[in-house]
This record gives sequence, structure tokens and C-alpha cells, in this order.
Amino acid sequence: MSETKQSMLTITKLSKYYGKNHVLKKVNLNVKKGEVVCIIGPSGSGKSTFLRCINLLERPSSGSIFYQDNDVLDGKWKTNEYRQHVGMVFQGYYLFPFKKVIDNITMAPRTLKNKNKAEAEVEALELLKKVGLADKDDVYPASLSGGQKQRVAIARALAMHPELLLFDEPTSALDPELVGEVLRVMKGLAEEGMTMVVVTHEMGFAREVANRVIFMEGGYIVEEGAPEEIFGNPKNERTREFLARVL
Ligand SMILES: Nc1ncnc2c1ncn2[C@@H]1O[C@H](COP(=O)(O)OP(=O)(O)OP(=O)(O)O)[C@@H](O)[C@H]1O
Repeated sequence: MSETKQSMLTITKLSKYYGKNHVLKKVNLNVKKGEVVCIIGPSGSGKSTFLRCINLLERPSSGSIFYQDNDVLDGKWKTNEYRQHVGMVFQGYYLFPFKKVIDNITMAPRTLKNKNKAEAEVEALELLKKVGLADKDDVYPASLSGGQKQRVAIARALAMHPELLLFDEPTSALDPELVGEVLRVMKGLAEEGMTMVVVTHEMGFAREVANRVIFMEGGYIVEEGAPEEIFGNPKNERTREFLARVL
């Protein structure tokens, strides 16, 4: 298989301005099938904006995004169609409060993939079991803890059978004792071969689960490498300073 065939996502010279604020500066990223890439870096370095550009929640100012062989920015591919391939899990869960857990999970497959109710529900129950919430199908999100809500959000993303999952600081809003249950689910997905790009402040997770760690600062990718390299022997002074502060 050629290099390009293996590439799931190829981002070239991606820039983003908010007014005069140059938030992403010609960022390149290549993600291969089955890879787990963790993006770390200080607050305001552009990590979330980068993920939001990948998911088309933000329109990049310039640069290109190719998903497999498709030019994501050329307008031929509908955003909803693209998002069936590339799912996203947010810091704030974004569950629908007036829908029961099962309906939160079945809504997108039913409306976007025309799945019938019974079929979608069977699958949703399996996904709830997978994230350790088999008995929570019939409750409303308000009765769940933050960690449980985030696991429902992961099940909801999985219900669309994405080939690539983006996680934007999925545990940052959680009380410390709830972080582990979400990271365990994410680790399980990584072990199953799910391709993932994860913006995280959880250095232990990045070190243990990532195939590649990217350090961003000031809108640039300052350094990237295997977790052993980034955490064990970072080459860049700025990476060293950041890790010294957070570890
Ligand atoms: N919608 C927006 N409008 C204007 N400026 C924005 C917007 N979103 C982000 N920014 C700015 O872009 C810069 C990068 O923000 P971003 O949220 O991508 O950083 P981050 O690395 O994810 O930070 P954190 O770890 O705190 O979430 C910041 O200066 C921020 O103020």
C-alpha cells in the first residue's frame, strides 16, 4: 500500500485568523489509519481551533484538508456527510437535555443514516454496554454524572461508525475522580484500532496511549514525536519548559 493510501487525514499549511489574531500558522498533520495522535500545549496555543477546523466547525483561512482522497474544503462534499466519517467528542458533551440517553444516541443514525428505530436502539444498547452504562438507556442526561455524560457522548459518536474520532479536551470539565472512567473508554477504543486525534491535558494518557504526541504553542506545531521522545527527551526548549510546568 502506498503512503497516500494509508493516510486517513492529510492537512497542509492550515492557517486560521480570527480578525487579526493569527491562531494557526501553516500547520501540517498527517494521520494514518489506526494511529492515536495526542495534541498537547499551553492554553491558547490553538489546539481546539485546530480540531474545530478539522471538523469544519471553523472554516480555515487557508491551507488544505484531505480526508483519504477527498478535498474536504472544496465544497463538493457536504459537511454532514464528512462528519459521518469524522466524529467529534467535546469537552462540554452537548447531549440533548430533553431526550433520553437512548434517543441521544439513536437520533443521528436514524435521521442521517435512515436506520429504523429498532435497529438503532439495539446498537445503542450495545454501545452503552461498551462504555459501561448498560442500565442508563432510559434516563435523561441531567441524572448522569459528568463522566457518565461524556461516555454517552462517546457512544453517540460511535453510533455513526466514524473512521476517525476527534476528542477536544474530553476530560477537562470533569471532577478528577471521574476522569479515569472516560480515559479507560478512550484507551479501549485505541486498543481496538480506532484512529483518534485527542487534544488533552492528560499527560499520562498521552504518554501511555498515543502513537504520536504533538506539542503546539503560539499556533505552531513546535515538536512532534513518539511519546517516549516527547516526554523522555524533548528536543525543543519550549517543549521542555511546558512539560516541566505541567508534569
Ligand atoms: N471563536 C473565536 N473567536 C475569536 N477568537 C477565538 C475563537 N476561538 C478561539 N479564539 C482564540 O484563538 C486562540 C486559540 O484558542 P484555542 O481555544 O484554539 O486554544 P487552545 O490551545 O485549545 O486553548 P485551551 O487549552 O485553553 O482550550 C486564543 O487566542 C483564542 O482567544
